[in-house]
Amino acid sequence: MAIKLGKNHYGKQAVHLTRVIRHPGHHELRQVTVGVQLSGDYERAHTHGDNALVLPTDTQKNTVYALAKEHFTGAIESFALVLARHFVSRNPQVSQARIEVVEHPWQRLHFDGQAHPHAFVGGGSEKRRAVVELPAGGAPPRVWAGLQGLLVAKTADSGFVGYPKDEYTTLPETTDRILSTEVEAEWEYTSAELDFNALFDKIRLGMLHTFAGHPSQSVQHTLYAMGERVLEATPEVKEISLVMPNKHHIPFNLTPFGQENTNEVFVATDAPFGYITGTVVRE
Ligand SMILES: O=c1[nH]c(=O)c2[nH]c(=O)[nH]c2[nH]1
Repeated sequence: MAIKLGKNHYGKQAVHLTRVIRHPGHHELRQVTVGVQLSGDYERAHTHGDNALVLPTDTQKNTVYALAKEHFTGAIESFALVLARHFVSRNPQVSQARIEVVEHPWQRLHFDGQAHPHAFVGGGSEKRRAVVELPAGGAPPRVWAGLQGLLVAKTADSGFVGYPKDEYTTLPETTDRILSTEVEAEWEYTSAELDFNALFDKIRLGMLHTFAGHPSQSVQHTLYAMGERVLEATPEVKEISLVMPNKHHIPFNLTPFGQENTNEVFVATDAPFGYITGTVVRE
């Protein structure tokens, strides 16, 4: 029986990096978690224990910190591109580098309308994410961007009716419910030469705008509208994938207490939850 090595990659995960950017009158505080994954000529490393081509993951980790001093001063996508180009150009055995950067935001503190020059508050659940895949041999990099942990809710313009009913159906139809989800989104850009910060802000705001304004017939309906809006407004985006768990808010029965619940008192349940995902693409 012939046996050989299948798909494989290796690298350093969870490289936690904090960078202070010192401007004359104020500082910026950036915190990211970086992952490096290399694929390439690693057959002999696995089959013979020959490490001649195995750039240590410890060196990969050090490289992230060393290149941060000069190159982590702007968008996380740009830093990921620098790291990917470094590993591919210096290591002929690497056929592809994949770099993932997740940013943990710090918000500048404000007092009496004044921005504090060097004090920050932690940014909550929302994180921004960038992924770069760079093949060796001169092909262009692929760049994905996204966000996770974006918690949103709306208290009107959401319903769920017209679904199939069978002997196990208990869910009442509603034309007025709370719609809440924690958005995870990832989109691919058409190029690596873009204003990533401006595009991220525009895409994020467009998704939020659509979430707020959309007359939602379901989470699926709103997910598609959000993706459609991004593709319509942003030619730089190839396609977008969204994950939108349904964070259920179930009206609480107040009739035993002689009260009518006019859609004002709910039980927020965290499990089980509806799990709605979809990719919106260009035809
Ligand atoms: O927006 C919704 N989509 C569903 O598929 C679904 N299923 C369900 O029970 N409630 C909902 N809500």
